[in-house]
Amino acid sequence: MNNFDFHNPTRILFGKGRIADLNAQVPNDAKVLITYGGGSAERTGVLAQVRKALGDRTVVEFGGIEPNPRFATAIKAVDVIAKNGITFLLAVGGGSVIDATKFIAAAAKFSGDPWEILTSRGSVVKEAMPFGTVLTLPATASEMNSGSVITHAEKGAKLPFMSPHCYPVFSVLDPELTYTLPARQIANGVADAFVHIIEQYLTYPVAANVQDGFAETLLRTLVDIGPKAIEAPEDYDLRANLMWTATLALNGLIGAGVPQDWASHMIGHEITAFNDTDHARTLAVVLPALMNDQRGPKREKLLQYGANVWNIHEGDEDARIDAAIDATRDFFHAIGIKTRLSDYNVAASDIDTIIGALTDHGMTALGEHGAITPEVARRILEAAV
Ligand SMILES: NC(=O)c1ccc[n+]([C@@H]2O[C@H](COP(=O)([O-])OP(=O)(O)OC[C@H]3O[C@@H](n4cnc5c(N)ncnc54)[C@H](O)[C@@H]3O)[C@@H](O)[C@H]2O)c1
Repeated sequence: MNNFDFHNPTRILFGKGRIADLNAQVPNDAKVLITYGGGSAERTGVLAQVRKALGDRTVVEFGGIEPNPRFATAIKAVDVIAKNGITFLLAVGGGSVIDATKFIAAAAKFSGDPWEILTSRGSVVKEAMPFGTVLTLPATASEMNSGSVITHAEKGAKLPFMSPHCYPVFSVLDPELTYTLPARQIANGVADAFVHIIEQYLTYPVAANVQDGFAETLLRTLVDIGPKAIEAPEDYDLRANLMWTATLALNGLIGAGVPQDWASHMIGHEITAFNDTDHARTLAVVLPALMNDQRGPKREKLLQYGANVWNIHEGDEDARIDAAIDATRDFFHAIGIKTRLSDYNVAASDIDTIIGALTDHGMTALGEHGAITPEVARRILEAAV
């Protein structure tokens, strides 16, 4: 096992009716900026619950944060904070709203050009405003990690940053808030969480028995409950398991002390920047092709994954790896997610643009060995057309 530091300061308030507990978590004298997205939080009544729980605190609201949140929108919120003397941020929504809020929290305390927060991958962030979250979409684990991904539409860039100053102080996880999600978003959440786990698991063995076992349990849970959670939107236990699995998938625990990949994510971000394909769907395209391309370096873990997640024990090594990749594709299909670039209007002739952007963004040595060069990424995308 590799050396690691593990520290996760986010308090989780899990279960039915927990929005009411905001009152105890947000400082009494806080001037609160509620951040939210395109209106689902208003429509579903979540915002009304939040307003009620905040009582007579001063509250300002900032809506309109897009899926794949935009830099320009986040910058507008920074102005609202300055004009209103805001002291605490409360994100109400999915990963996009929470990611934007992390960026806003950092940018509000940053004296330089906020674009540097992204180009430095967060290293210039020395402080951030405190913020909590009310999660409405189980997928990203942004509610319990320090990462964020922001899109700059004019620059055609979707860039991640991380900072130890950007953990939420608390996150409310009420599975009932997910009942209103369209099937498409639940499927996206299942796929996103699945690939988060894979990025931290499917590399090479380092004798990290607990992390491997925990990751395999999370993967098997998603395989089991993913299709059911789409079929039965108001089954509390399914939604509770999905919500907690998605959080544990990327709150740092399974990634501590193990090598990590993240190439599928970085290549996938460029597909979203290219034509706004849902994040999770880009992952379902890239991952199976990457598994096949990287079957040499990932051999031992691919065999372990096949055996422990899919119960594949028959055949020679390559046949077992083929079966594990097929099972992965079939799983995405079972939750209604297609796995070819052509399913998302990306043609072979577009790959040049995507690889050009990947290179421009410095993503030239991806993967756990730094061996996924733009040429390898091109080969992976060509195999996924
Ligand atoms: N920070 C991280 O660690 C991390 C990890 C993975 C992905 N991401 C990023 O997160 C973003 C995706 O976030 P997401 O998958 O949570 O989706 P999202 O936040 O973009 O939301 C998707 C849609 O669902 C709607 N919605 C949300 N909750 C709802 C509810 N309860 N009922 C009805 N509609 C609802 C939203 O209005 C939106 O239209 C991407 O930009 C991705 O790159 C971040």
